[in-house]
Amino acid sequence: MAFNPNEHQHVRYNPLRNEWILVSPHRTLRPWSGQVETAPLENIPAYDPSNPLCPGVKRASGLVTPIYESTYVFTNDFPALLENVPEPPSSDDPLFQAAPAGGTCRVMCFHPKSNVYLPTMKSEEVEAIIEEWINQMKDLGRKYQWVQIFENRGSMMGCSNPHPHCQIWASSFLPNEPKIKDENQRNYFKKYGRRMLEDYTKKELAKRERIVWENNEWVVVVPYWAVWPFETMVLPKRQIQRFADCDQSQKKELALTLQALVAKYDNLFKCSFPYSMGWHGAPTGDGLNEDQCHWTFHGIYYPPLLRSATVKKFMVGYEMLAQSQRDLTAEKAAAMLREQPEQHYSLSKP
Ligand SMILES: O=C1CCN([C@@H]2O[C@H](COP(=O)(O)O)[C@@H](O)[C@H]2O)C(=O)N1
Repeated sequence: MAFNPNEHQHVRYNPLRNEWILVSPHRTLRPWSGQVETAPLENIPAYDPSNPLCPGVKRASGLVTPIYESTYVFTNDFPALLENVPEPPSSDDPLFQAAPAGGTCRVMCFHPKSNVYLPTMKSEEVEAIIEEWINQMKDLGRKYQWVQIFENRGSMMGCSNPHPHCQIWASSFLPNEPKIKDENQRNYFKKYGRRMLEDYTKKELAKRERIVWENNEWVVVVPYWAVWPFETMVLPKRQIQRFADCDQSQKKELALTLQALVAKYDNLFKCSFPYSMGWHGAPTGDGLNEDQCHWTFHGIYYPPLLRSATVKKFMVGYEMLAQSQRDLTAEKAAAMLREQPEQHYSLSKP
């Protein structure tokens, strides 16, 4: 019997992280008798006088959030990283190593209203988010080696506040994920003299098996090595190393790309699709003065939902003790998202 990637188990290699994932397509026929979570109710008011992310509301620090019209950024009152703190002593015991962790944490509100999503905003409003993301990367990137923009969307992702926002954590150290991606992109460049993600984007555009959305400047794929069922990557068609390298056309088209992607996500199961998303580009701080030609800026979406608004994938058992595993293939997930309309279901006429 000939191998069929849509039917037969196999492992796939992720060159960005230098790891493998087990794909078991035959399992999608498995009967489900497991957990079913209730779909989150979506009746968020435009304004909540008790929500500190809303204009005019007092925050835990005692500061009052201004009546902002577009985006608004403030230092997190409960930060995981603080500036100017004592440093741990160095240790020569290879088994007990600690190192300084300098940094700062910010919260960025996307919009003054609490009841809007990216796909229901005006595209100019999403462009304003992109502009502010770039401002934050430039501002924090002067001092810090890594600036991680991340959005946790939905209570399923531990988001404690329904107001559209993201967080930005800047650190004096290069965290594990970017360090792994830096090393693997560098090795690929040394070996082939080309950028890994530039080659990958060109090949995905040629193969056309995992494309979710594309426009002149960007392409969204479910990566060949995707772990989460509907995981996607946002890739530039024109090479850039960092967010700040985006030109006007790339910024404008990125806004439209994010609106289409989140609309497709939400249309899939008619819910506010939970996810954690973020951006990875060449390191900053001292990294601004180093050769980063192996890097390609890209976005990542990690959504937990499996087959409905209430069934999430758990990375447990075999996935914690052995390696990641998925049933739904990346190709099938891409097709399901590609087939979704790019207009958000809440905007379509009843
Ligand atoms: O008054 C406040 C409320 C919430 N916050 C911060 O806003 C963030 C809310 O975002 P999350 O729901 O993604 O955690 C959270 O990190 C919380 O610490 C403040 O800094 N001040």
